[in-house]
Amino acid sequence: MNTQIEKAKEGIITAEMHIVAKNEKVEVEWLRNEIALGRIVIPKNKNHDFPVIAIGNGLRTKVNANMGTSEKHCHFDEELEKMKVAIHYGADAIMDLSTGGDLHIILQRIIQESSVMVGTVPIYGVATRLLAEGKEIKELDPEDLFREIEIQAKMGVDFMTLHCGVTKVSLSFLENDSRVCGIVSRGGALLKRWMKENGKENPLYEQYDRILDICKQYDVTISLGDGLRPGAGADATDRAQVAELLVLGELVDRARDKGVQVMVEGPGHMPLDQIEANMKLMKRLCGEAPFYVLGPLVTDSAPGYDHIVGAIGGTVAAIHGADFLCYVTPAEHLCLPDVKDVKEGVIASRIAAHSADLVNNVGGARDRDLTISKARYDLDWESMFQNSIDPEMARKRKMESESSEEDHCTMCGNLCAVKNDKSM
Ligand SMILES: C[C@H]1O[C@@H](n2cnc3c(N)ncnc32)[C@H](O)[C@@H]1O
Ligand SMILES: Cc1ncc(COP(=O)(O)O)c(N)n1
Ligand code: MET
Ligand code: SF4
Ligand SMILES: [Zn+2]
Repeated sequence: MNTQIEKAKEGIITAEMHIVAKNEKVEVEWLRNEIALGRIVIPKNKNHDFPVIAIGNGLRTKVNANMGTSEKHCHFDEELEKMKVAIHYGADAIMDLSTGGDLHIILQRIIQESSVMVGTVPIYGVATRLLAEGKEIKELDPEDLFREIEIQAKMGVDFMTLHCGVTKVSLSFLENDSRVCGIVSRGGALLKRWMKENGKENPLYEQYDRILDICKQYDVTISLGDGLRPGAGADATDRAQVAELLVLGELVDRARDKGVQVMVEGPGHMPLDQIEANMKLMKRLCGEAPFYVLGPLVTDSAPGYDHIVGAIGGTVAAIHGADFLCYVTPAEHLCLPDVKDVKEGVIASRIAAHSADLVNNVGGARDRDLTISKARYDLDWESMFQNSIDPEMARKRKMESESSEEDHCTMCGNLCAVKNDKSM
């Protein structure tokens, strides 16, 4: 037995389960049962050592930060710096989405240096090498894809996005239900092109059992990718998105039956009033699997501020069932994020996650808010700083003001409401 879900099903409580139960303040036997049922995952490759974090039902909402080189901007040190900054500001996971330079070298360094779980999208590496050799997507050999999955599993990748739900059937729904923005998923668009040009089914779907065998060996958590997610508010909850979700639901069952941990990825661009229904539909169709959302982005009209757009959507999503928020940075839709964008993206997502945790009453969120609320009324600035989501920012703003040494702040000066209220 290799995987957390296999052990959980056998009634075994692993060291990792003990750590998670302690950190999340939940009962370990309850946690084991949730893992056995697949409602919670502990993404941790057998070849990667780091302090484990779990994702799913009844736990604190987790945050992922994407990074990685691109063809047009490729500096390893900068990506490693982004990784450190993301973790420093509280990311629970990072994804290396590199598509420039020697991908295995950068991934190896990221795995070595990351103190949080590491995710990848293996098809990116295969496609990057193909294009570098001057070949067409049509020429992608499915065997290279399975080889890449195996290499990355051996290297210690903890979770992998695999777009297994882009099938002939799910794609067919795009034909009569046209979209404003087509396919915006990189993996989804690659697979659609390969399938159309070769007239073949998606190998990640057709040979899903091979993926399961590899993931089981190393306890890699599968993150079933949303290759047909809507890329415009107007495309949200269309037939293709829902058709893909139906496929993903079946693949969740097959992973669990084989003892492989699995989560499901979701949208995407989506008006605020559709988010609740989408979360409930996903949870129902996918056997309550942990749900990993990108955003959702509640308007298409704010490039430059998409971290705010994503945090609004992410809060509502997490209130209604999303377990894992993939950050969106101010660079989204414009350019590769820089180090500052990474910080802003992580902070925005953590605010969203914490706001939802307050509603859901998980992860000690309410205690934290109560502590900072009391500190605010006590004009206890040090405690306010320390309990902030971004303590450095809170301290800097107060300390750089004219009232740095005073109990009130420059907003009201001696008209400080708290001081006047208390001195009565
Ligand atoms: C699916 C999500 O992944 C993000 N994304 C894709 N590649 C990278 C990268 N190299 N660095 C950071 N984010 C990336 C996109 O911004 C999209 O939102
Ligand atoms: C939540 C989430 N969804 C999707 C992807 C993959 O990106 P893509 O589908 O564009 O290849 C991702 N990295 N994270
Ligand atoms: C067309 S831009 C690619 C990423 C996009 N923001 C998305 O939701 O999928
Ligand atoms: S516009 Fe930019 S972010 Fe959007 S799919 Fe194209 S390259 Fe990626
Ligand atoms: Zn987008």
